[in-house]
Amino acid sequence: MEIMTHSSTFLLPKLTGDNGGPLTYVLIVLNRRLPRFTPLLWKHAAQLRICADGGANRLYDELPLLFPDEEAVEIRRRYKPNLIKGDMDSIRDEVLRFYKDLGTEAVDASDDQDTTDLHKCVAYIQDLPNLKNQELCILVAGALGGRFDHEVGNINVICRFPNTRIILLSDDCLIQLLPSSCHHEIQIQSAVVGPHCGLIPIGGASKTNTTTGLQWNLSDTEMRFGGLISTSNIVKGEIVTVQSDADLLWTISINKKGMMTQGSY
Ligand SMILES: Nc1ncnc2c1ncn2[C@@H]1O[C@H](COP(=O)(O)OP(=O)(O)OP(=O)(O)O)[C@@H](O)[C@H]1O
Ligand SMILES: Cc1ncc(C[n+]2csc(CCO)c2C)c(N)n1
Repeated sequence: MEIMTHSSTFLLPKLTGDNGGPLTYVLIVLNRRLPRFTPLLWKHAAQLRICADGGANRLYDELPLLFPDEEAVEIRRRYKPNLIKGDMDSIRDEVLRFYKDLGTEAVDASDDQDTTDLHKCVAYIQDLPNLKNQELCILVAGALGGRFDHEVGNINVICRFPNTRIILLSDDCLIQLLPSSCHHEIQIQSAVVGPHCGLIPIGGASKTNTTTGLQWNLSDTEMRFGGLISTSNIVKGEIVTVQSDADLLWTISINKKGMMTQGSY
């Protein structure tokens, strides 16, 4: 079976040695407190930065707070999203006007009340012809914490797009899907992630799971909700491998101290 490699080099100032091949990063900003490292994600996602509806309020309100020595309006001009998409019931009028005046495209998708704003943004990215031949990795800032229905909705989006690399991020941790169609090799950038981690069967029982590189490895072990799932596990090596017959969520803590020593964004 094909091996899919993963890394967290997008949390480092330079993207060297990324999965053995270049990824094109895209950033989606959600309506939840911005992680402190959002400017780093912004830099890596040079081709496309999107705000999901009220995510634009977060960019407008919170990004200037990360640069206390600079004028807020200068920061807002420097961090101009390419697109704002969603049902537009959370973005404030002044914020929409500000970014539209700077040239940001705004797409009102209020006719669809069955999919979340994050879903709408991911579907939009998938349909972009100029990104079709690139290996994409969608970084989602502000995806965790706060309202549990939103968190689960965000996790459901990564399950609905199993063939797209999507990484949900908060200040504290990241979550991504490990599809069962591949074996997985996860490179651990221990300066910025770990050691706490988890492997969670999301779509039903997974009969057989085998891992290496963890303190509590699985060896042809079953996992299911209501039975064994792997939480509070610890990364032990530079590489974690995972094989499973079912899609799993991989989560790992983000090391705040490590992020702060990574230099300027
Ligand atoms: N507390 C939260 N935790 C995690 N993600 C969130 C949270 N709040 C919003 N989001 C994400 O940001 C996106 C945009 O948020 P926004 O508040 O604009 O959505 P919304 O559709 O207006 O929400 P609702 O109408 O349910 O309050 C959502 O689709 C969701 O993915
Ligand atoms: C069964 C069911 N539950 C909830 C909603 C509501 N809903 C889900 S996504 C969305 C858009 C949010 O921007 C809204 C309003 C629905 N349509 N169907």
